[in-house]
Amino acid sequence: MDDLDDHEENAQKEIDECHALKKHQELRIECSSTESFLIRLDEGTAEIFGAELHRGVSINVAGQKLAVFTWQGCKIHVKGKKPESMYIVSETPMISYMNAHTILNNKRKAALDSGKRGPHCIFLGPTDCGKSTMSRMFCNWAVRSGWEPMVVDLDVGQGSISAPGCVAATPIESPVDIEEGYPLEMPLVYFLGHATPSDNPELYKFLVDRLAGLLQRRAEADPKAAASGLIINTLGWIEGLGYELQIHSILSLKADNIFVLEQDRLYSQVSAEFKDKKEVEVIKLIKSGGVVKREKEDRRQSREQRIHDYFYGTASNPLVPVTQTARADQLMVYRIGGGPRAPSSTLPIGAQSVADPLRLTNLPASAELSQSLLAVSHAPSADQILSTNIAGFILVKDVDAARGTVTYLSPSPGNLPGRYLVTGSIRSSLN
Ligand SMILES: Nc1ncnc2c1ncn2[C@@H]1O[C@H](COP(=O)(O)OP(=O)(O)OP(=O)(O)O)[C@@H](O)[C@H]1O
Repeated sequence: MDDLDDHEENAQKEIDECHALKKHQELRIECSSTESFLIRLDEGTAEIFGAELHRGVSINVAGQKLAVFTWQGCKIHVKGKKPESMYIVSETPMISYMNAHTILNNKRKAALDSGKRGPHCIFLGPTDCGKSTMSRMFCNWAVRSGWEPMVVDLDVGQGSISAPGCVAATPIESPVDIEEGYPLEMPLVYFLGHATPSDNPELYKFLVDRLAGLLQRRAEADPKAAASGLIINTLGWIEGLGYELQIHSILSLKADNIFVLEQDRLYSQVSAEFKDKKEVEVIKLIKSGGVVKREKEDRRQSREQRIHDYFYGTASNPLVPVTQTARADQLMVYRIGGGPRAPSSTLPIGAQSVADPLRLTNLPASAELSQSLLAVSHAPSADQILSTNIAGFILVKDVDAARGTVTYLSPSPGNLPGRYLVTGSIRSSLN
């Protein structure tokens, strides 16, 4: 009973306090998805995952786990609901991370001088080892040094650039906003449709290859973008087929600076894989003690939050989606994969017909689509859906079979930016 009382008292508690951090110290704060609080830099300099805090400006942090790090020392003011946990540490791997960043910057400079492409960095490691955080931090540091790297997110489970279920890339020209995350103006997005590539690994590889091809063309047209290079965040699936997919991504995106976090075994496996390729460097990085482990339910919630933010925006930048109704027979909904690869009559006796992972099937709009996230393709014709990136998403709210209508949530009113819709297995209970 005492524990419960303590817990309830904590849950109510408001804080309004100042923390003095010495050089190279980090204030780690973990708050649950329902909590939010304000952080303000009062003195000195500080950054959150590579993005500088501006003195006297409060930022609103909601449902995040983060670290305020200082290279010189600072005073930080924290105000709001008492976070689940808040503590200061002196030992962090930040200096080793900064050293790695300095080496990358030298490579970028050499690339620009010689008209070649800069480093293609990829972060590998199991789930919850800090890959997304490192990608963001290295991206922010690169931008602060004057580069314009392309961030690539291959982690379909979370989706830090777009909604979950996508492989995506976006150019970064200014530090990533602490409250908002990556900018959504110019992302290049391909829709896998599933929160894990195990649901369609062939399609995942196909889409990574498409993305790689487009990024290559962008780099060929822009020497600064080419020299700035890529920063690639990956899946936390590193065993068996997951490992194969990671190697495929490395080769497809021509990653040549492979950072391995946490696992010696993975480091040695990847080092052996590339031992004959002189141009590829495999570098081991220490995992930060601040990285927070998330349970399956936390991941599901964070996926749901990403979908919520796509339609409704964030506290600091709210959006107003619209609910629209269309005739079901006007919506061209397609599913990728699942159809037969070849008729069994054409296969040798005893052989199984394997489902074609890249087959497109036109689906009638049925109740099955309720609460499904549908990608709106830019494809000009149905046969180009696979190879075309997407414009955005709608969320199906209701399919009325009797009336033949579909009601959906859309980010903006009016016609959809494309005729063809792609469905997968991503659903949301969003209203
Ligand atoms: N130094 C730190 N202090 C506090 N929190 C941190 C720190 N570093 C990372 N985190 C938090 O830990 C959580 C997990 O980190 P991150 O998302 O980078 O891991 P990941 O390896 O990308 O995970 P996944 O493979 O599941 O996507 C995030 O909520 C992140 O904000």
